[in-house]
Amino acid sequence: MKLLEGKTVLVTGASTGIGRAAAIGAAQHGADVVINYHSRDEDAEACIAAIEATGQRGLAVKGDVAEPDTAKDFVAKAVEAFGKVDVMVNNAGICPFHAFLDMPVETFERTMRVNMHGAYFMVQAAANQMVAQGHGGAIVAVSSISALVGGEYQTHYTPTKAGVHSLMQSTAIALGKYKIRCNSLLPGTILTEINKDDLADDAKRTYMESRVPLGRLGAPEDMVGPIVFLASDMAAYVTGAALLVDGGMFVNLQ
Ligand SMILES: NC(=O)C1=CN([C@@H]2O[C@H](COP(=O)(O)OP(=O)(O)OC[C@H]3O[C@@H](n4cnc5c(N)ncnc54)[C@H](O)[C@@H]3O)[C@@H](O)[C@H]2O)C=CC1
Ligand SMILES: C[C@H](O)[C@@H]1OC(=O)[C@H](O)[C@@H]1O
Repeated sequence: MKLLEGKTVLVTGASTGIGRAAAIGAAQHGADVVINYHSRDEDAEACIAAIEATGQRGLAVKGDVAEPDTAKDFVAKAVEAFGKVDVMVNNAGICPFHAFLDMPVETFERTMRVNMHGAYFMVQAAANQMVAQGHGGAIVAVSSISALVGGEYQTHYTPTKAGVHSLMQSTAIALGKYKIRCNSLLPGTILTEINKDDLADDAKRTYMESRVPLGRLGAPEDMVGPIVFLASDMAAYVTGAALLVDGGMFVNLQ
């Protein structure tokens, strides 16, 4: 069953990882897909090729989500190409692992700007377009298990992920009257570029795997079903919610 037939889906940070999988998954579910990407033209082109291989239309728009104008440009180009915006998946993010006591100001500020400010501007731009269209919409923000728990080398990152979920809770209220639903996805540890260096340490990777009752770390494709569900009419009465997709890591105290 195709859950996003006829919809236009926008995904940020979609040239790699979870965003890429979500973009291709949305196309497999019948959506035309517009992706935002930061710098790697070849990866973006490959993602568009994969989208088009499903028979759907795809468009890549380059831009740094930390810049407020990027969001307006992304939404405008999507409307110009495909006429409307039905779903925004706010996914772009960074997590440069660093100790707390000597956290460089630039690392802190960049992480805030990309993850938190970027989400705010993207959600706002998509919502304004959805309100103007007048037929509702769905916003899915990729937050994290890190919205619920801390990380020694993630003191700049975990607040952004809690913030993104909080943004979904407040926008669910602000946008409910326009039939726009806002929900968060909370992935556990998923094998992507964001943690490639961190998990190159065998001991760390083995420890992280041992925390997961389902016995393995996640793959980007594990996020597709939950994102498509939240974006689709199957979730018509779901808003302000958080969907934790972590193989059981969070509940594994002992
Ligand atoms: N991999 C994991 O274990 C988890 C990841 N997440 C979140 O998932 C999201 C996607 O990350 P992954 O797929 O894991 O890693 P990734 O590194 O493959 O994807 C992040 C994407 O965001 C893009 N990006 C970074 N800065 C950008 C900017 N300024 N403007 C536009 N795009 C930008 C990158 O180019 C990349 O394509 C992030 O928000 C991350 O915080 C959440 C929980 C766990
Ligand atoms: C980058 C981390 O490995 C990853 O991202 C998160 O949000 C979680 O903390 C994961 O472990």
